[in-house]
Amino acid sequence: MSPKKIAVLGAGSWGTAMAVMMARAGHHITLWGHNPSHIKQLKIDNSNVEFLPGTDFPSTLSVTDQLEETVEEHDFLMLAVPSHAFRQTLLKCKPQLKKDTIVSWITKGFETGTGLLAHEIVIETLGKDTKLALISGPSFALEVADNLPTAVVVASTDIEVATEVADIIRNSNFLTFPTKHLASAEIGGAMKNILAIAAGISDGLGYGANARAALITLGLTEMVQLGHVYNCSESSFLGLAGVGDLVLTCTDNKSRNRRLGLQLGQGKKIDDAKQTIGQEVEGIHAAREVHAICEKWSLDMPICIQTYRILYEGLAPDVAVRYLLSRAQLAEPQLD
Ligand SMILES: NC(=O)C1=CN([C@@H]2O[C@H](COP(=O)(O)OP(=O)(O)OC[C@H]3O[C@@H](n4cnc5c(N)ncnc54)[C@H](O)[C@@H]3O)[C@@H](O)[C@H]2O)C=CC1
Ligand SMILES: O=C(CO)COP(=O)(O)O
Repeated sequence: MSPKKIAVLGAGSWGTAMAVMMARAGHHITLWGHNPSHIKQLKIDNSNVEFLPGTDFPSTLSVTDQLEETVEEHDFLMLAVPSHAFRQTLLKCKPQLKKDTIVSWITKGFETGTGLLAHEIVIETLGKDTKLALISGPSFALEVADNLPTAVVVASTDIEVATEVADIIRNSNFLTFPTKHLASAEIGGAMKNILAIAAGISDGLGYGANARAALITLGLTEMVQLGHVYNCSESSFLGLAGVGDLVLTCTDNKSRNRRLGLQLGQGKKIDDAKQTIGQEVEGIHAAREVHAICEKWSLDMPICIQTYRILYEGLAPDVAVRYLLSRAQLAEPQLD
């Protein structure tokens, strides 16, 4: 694949790791961040990014805090901002956006307050003819920055766009699989964050590997259940962006969502736990949105609901997890 000019919008750990990975592969990357002092620091330092220790910037990577000219100069955008900043970033890009610009994103979450999926926000703000794609799957920023093997899906309702994006960003350490199951990939990526908090809580309480495996299994059925609202097939959750990311974040302490849960299970207050992590914990927002969706559609998704109650209503973690594990009808997931 010949080198491309790609703009990564959002200079947190994930946007930075993806920018570094693609620049190493020979692409010309501009990394935009909204915080001028952070960008200034990156320009001076060129390495030792916060949360990605020891990551040097290749010469094909430049950083900027100028959004307008960045959007103007690129026909391939990759949004890496947290879900709460997704719509406002798109709106800021809109005036400079060219007709055929690829709008891709690596954000995982529902829109705060509306519960919309990211592709719904893209269509609402930029129109239904936008060339759009999501990149999602089990992919810790730290491991991508360390050049460790990673496999993700590139999802778009237009499989030609998914294939084009997958071909551009694929390299020997970053495997990409095009898929048309966009909504499933978005739901998987947002839901696993809530479920990782739940798994962390269980582990923080010392409930062990059996309980964790039960939560992961039952969590998958909740993903599938939510997917029914969006007409997603059950099998569309069995790939990298569904079960793959669910297993990763529920089992490894590089997950911030899991680490938040661990601390809650150990008795820490939520604000203290958030402060210790110091980065986005998308599952906190997603739990509120999924709770609202469950109320709207009368869905029975006990893990997500109990996690919401712990996060927002002060329910004691041990009461919640014991309740979950005691529910007779949860004894075996019914996926058919
Ligand atoms: N870190 C990871 O391993 C992965 C993260 N993700 C997703 O990527 C998204 C971003 O997460 P991280 O980079 O990890 O978070 P982070 O906490 O490392 O960084 C978030 C960044 O967003 C910036 N930001 C906050 N408000 C903003 C705004 N209004 N406009 C522009 N930028 C703003 C912050 O300054 C910060 O640099 C999340 O949706 C997350 O779920 C997805 C896969 C892997
Ligand atoms: O999405 C991720 C890995 O695929 C990162 O998970 P956390 O946000 O829980 O760290």
